[in-house]
Amino acid sequence: TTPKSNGAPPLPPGPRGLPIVGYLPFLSRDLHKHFAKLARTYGPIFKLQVGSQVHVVVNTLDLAKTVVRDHDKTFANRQPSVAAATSSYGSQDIVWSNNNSYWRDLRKILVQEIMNSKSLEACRSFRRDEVRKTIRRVYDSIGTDIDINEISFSTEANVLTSIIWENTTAEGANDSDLVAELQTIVSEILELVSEPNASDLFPSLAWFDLQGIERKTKKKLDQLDRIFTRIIDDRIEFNSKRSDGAVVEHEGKKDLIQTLLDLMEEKKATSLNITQIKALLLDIMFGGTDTTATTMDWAMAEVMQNVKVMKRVQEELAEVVGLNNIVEESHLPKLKYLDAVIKETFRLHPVLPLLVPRSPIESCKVGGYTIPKGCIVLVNVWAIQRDPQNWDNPLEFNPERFLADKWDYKGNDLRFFPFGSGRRMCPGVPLAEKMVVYILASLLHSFDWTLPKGEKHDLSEKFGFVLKKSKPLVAIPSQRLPNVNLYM
Ligand code: HEM
Repeated sequence: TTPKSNGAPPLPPGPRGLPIVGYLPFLSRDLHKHFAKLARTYGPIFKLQVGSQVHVVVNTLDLAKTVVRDHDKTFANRQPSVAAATSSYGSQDIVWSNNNSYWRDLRKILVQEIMNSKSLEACRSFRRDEVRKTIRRVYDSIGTDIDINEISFSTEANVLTSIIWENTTAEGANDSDLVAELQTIVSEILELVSEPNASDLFPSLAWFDLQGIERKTKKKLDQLDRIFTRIIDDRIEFNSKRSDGAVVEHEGKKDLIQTLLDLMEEKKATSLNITQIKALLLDIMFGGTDTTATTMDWAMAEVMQNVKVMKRVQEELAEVVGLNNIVEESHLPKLKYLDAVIKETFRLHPVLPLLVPRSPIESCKVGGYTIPKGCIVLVNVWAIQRDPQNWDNPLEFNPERFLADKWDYKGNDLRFFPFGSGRRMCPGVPLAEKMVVYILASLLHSFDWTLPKGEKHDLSEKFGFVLKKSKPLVAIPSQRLPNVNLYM
């Protein structure tokens, strides 16, 4: 890396790859760990030339701060892979859109219609109904294997679908078959998005779609699209049959489909069309379900492995909620220890270990190096949250560190930013936080949990866009509360 003739600092150092393929043959599957290892050789910021694409990886708090806070605006574009772009109607969603007025408008709709406190309050009963349904379902399966990821996914997916199309007239639109179908498609698309794809590394080859990833992703998107189309068409038809022009509301609020159709009609939102509405629905289903379920998986696994933590969580629940009561949302702010347990889970197991890649709109200086315009910047939040510079005994699961009130999910203190930071940070935090705390509190209050016979505690990871447990947690519930009516 020699200095450039125009006096700009050099590109970051990095391992040498082979000509043409670049570093590709040397990349291991566990990229987040591999990157932490490379940082020990090349320093905290390094470059990987993979195919024709330059990737820059930042691995320390200070460098992350330069990217996501100090130069937030410069690094506010995305650089979607072929699969990511295909799965989002050509980057027409929030996650993969570049930083522009369309992205801002769409993000604003999500925040205003779902994530502000009034909207969240209006759908409180959805959360309550779904969590109670889950408790009943687990109760009916007492003594048998429960897949924590699966029940968390369906709880969250049911809440989200209620928010999106609660008042739909489609026969059984909220039925469990549909949620199961969504779950399968979402997981399959995420697998495709996580797979290394030659088309991304050699754009000149993209046309050939050598691994068929683009074709497979398109097929999955078509399946999702058919579900969305049916729901939207049903609504339009239902509205057209109402002579008074009124729309159905839930606790004084329209559901999201209705809100979006109305915005489209009023042309308030810049050129919102049906495809863009679907892209927003996609973000909600993708953004909310697998992330929440994966967090639950990690949290339960950590708590079950740490007997003292489990004991303390259940003591707190007995004190705040009481053994003759079930968990309600009003209890959640008082569950300080449980909140610390969840934050510690997010620290050790950030669901998106490299966030969502950012890309600079112009060349920019970071850590004394030039980050070239249009490259792919990966922020290794996984490594930063385990960095001994930032945390004592970083590998130990110790919720005590989060008992001080100062910690939140806003990404202001970059020792801890599992939802990202800056203008592209996760807009779903208010709902995600509520759901994770509520589901975990309910499962741990209503049941005691053990591992199936012969199973060992296992916290190994499987790298992907979403960092999952290599084997989803299966656990066996037993009744904890004395009164059976609390499960009905
Ligand atoms: C445990 C749950 C969740 C976790 C850990 C999580 C994490 C993240 C992270 C790390 C990012 C990237 C931030 C960055 O690039 O700096 C992100 C972006 C995003 N998340 Fe979440 N998220 C969760 C739940 C949700 C929910 C419930 C929704 C919506 C219903 C959502 C919607 C989005 C969207 C739309 C983006 C893209 C934002 C943009 O590019 O402007 N997420 N999330």
